[in-house]
Amino acid sequence: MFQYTCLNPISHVGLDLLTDDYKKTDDINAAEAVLVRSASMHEMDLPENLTAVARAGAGVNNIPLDKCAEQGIVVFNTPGANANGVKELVIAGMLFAARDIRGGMEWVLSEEGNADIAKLAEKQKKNFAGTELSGKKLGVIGLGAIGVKVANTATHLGMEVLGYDPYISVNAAWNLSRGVKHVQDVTEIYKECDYITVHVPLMDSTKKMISKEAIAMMKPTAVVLNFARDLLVDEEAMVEALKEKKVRKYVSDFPNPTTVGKEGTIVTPHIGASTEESEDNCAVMAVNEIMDFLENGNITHSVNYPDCNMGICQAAGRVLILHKNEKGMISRYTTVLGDADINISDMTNKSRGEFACTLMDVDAALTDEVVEKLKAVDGVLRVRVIK
Ligand SMILES: NC(=O)c1ccc[n+]([C@@H]2O[C@H](COP(=O)([O-])OP(=O)(O)OC[C@H]3O[C@@H](n4cnc5c(N)ncnc54)[C@H](O)[C@@H]3O)[C@@H](O)[C@H]2O)c1
Ligand SMILES: O=C(O)[C@H](O)COP(=O)(O)O
Repeated sequence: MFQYTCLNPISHVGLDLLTDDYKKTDDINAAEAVLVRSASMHEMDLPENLTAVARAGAGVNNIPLDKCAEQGIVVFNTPGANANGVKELVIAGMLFAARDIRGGMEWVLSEEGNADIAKLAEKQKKNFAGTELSGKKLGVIGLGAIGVKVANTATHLGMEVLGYDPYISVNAAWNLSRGVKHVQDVTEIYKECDYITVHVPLMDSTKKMISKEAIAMMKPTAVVLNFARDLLVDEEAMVEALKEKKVRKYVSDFPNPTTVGKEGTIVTPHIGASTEESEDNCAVMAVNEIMDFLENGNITHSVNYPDCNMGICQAAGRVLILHKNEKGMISRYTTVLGDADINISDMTNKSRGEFACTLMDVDAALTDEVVEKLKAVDGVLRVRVIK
């Protein structure tokens, strides 16, 4: 029986996949797996039992990835599972910035009960007029799951699209419309674009990447859209630029005291992924990742360990070892098995930065004594007997 806990509500479409071998607990200390959306885990003590965290979503800045890796806890996310939901809201964000849709709707509501509203509307509508997206230049910074979808859709809206991503994956490049111009220098986007949308993960290297200097390069008519994370943008500089009419609008999905209610801002309450479809997709992917990890030791879509997969175990036993990526590691734990007269019939070893994992299928079940010896190997962070 595996115990899991949810730190946020997770769609039942995913949770329903869990078999009778899984039990939900509210006691995190009893849980082997955590399912989470945006709840912050940075201040949490990570219990000894915990082996896996699945983020039902893309951004993992709410999870202490290195601390988890050090404790042999594998963190997963669900790449692309909510990308369409975000893409659709980005398009809505551009439309709300292009015309005063909200102002128009508020005016209509303010005239509730007025019998002459239809006539009055014809006089008032000039106040809510705007521009069209077609023919405008859109710059997409970060061409991952969301950025590619936004860029491709914008080409269908008649926009001229520039894309920037120095680390673009082969898969993303394959999916990108040929109509998108790949720029090597992001300042081209800052200087030329009417709409600029950012879709990169929040990391130390991307914090405030839309800096005061970047904002200063933008056209006074520019609209900046941020459906990624608020800390990616120097929002103090942005609010100042909006006030001085140096940019036109800032559309953000992350409410905070710096931006809410400020001139030129349009802020939504972090609802980019809050669609039935995205929530279901994320939950299904996260649950499948957790089940494959707990039952087979396989790692897919990890963000702090390498992916490692040996399918379903057909041998007498399987063990997963999470360890430091240091020289001599493999010989250290294979010696333990050799000394115990246990043959390794299949093995996969992968590394990622400072951390590595090894899956081994063995010809005999491991005794408690052998497991203890594996755990005692210098550099080993976690030993999980799968079978
Ligand atoms: N508003 C929401 O509800 C919502 C929903 C999903 C994701 N997000 C946010 O959006 C981010 C992106 O999501 P995704 O699914 O597209 O992720 P992704 O990992 O598929 O794509 C991120 C892309 O950013 C690129 N990148 C990294 N550093 C860069 C840099 N310095 N300059 C340019 N490109 C860079 C990467 O190469 C990658 O292609 C997430 O990390 C998350 O913070 C928000
Ligand atoms: O990074 C993400 O996937 C989004 O920000 C969605 O977050 P949420 O799952 O809390 O809506």
